[in-house]
Amino acid sequence: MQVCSRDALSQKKCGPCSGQVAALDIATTKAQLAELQEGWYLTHNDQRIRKDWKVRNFKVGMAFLQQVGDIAEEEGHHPDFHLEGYQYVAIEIWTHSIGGLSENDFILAAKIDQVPVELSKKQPKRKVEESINSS
Ligand SMILES: C[C@H](O)[C@H](O)[C@H]1CNC2=NC(N)=NC(=O)C2=N1
Repeated sequence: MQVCSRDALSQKKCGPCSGQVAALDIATTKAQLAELQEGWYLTHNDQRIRKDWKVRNFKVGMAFLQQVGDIAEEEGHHPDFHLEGYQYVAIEIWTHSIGGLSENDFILAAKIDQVPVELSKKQPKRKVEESINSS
């Protein structure tokens, strides 16, 4: 796979996720990750990408996830959603059929980055994930 800019990614369409879709190697994964907006990181043994947000309130979080859900349906590629502690949102993406990352995951991430979301004025000093676990 060719590494794409975030603009190019956001204009692509997710292809069908059969077992045939190619898993990205770690070098391509890291290069592609660097093209996304800030905040995405690798998790689950480098087999998923995840981003965390502390949003203004619960309704903002729900509305954001609804918009992302609409995009996911359109793309036929579906992320895992988390909304915890009423304002901590996280999204995890991977390609289930290969148990790892494919270009589809980055296409979806680039599209998610284009959805506006109102963040909390009080951002956690530590990573959002750590804040949830300790509160
Ligand atoms: C037939 C259809 O394309 C597949 O079942 C899709 C649906 N959504 C999916 N979403 C994600 N994230 N990974 C998949 O492998 C996947 N497979």
